[in-house]
Amino acid sequence: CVLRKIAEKTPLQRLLEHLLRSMEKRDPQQFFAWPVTDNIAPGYSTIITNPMDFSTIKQKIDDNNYQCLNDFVSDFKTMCNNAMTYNHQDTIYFKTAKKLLHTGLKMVTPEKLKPLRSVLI
Ligand SMILES: COc1ccc(OC)c(-c2cc(C(C)=O)n3cccnc23)c1
Repeated sequence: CVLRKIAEKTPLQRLLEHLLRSMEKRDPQQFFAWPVTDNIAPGYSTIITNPMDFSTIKQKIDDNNYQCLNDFVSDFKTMCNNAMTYNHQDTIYFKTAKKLLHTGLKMVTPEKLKPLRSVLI
């Protein structure tokens, strides 16, 4: 039963996985799916001090690294703001990040979370 204990998800983990899946749907080109490398984005690691992407967020959920919703939202904001820092506003990356940030934050408003309570707990 030890293995079952490790695999079991907490209610918070189930909520965060649901939110992550919804956010990933807004990035069909998967620009935010993996860490941005200096190869595809010259100088990225010198400009962006706190890189973040969906795969890293997913790993943190699985490792039960998020103790509250706000810690998850904070990483999501960092991911979007990084793209709006490194990329000029006329790029697909900046535009996708701006829309992603806006829709993602709407998903975590109290009225959007309330109906989820019964479903996910
Ligand atoms: C064109 O195909 C890809 C594929 C994966 C990417 O990031 C994981 C990106 C990518 C993602 C980003 C971001 C998110 O800033 N980016 C910035 C400059 C150049 N490329 C990117 C682009």
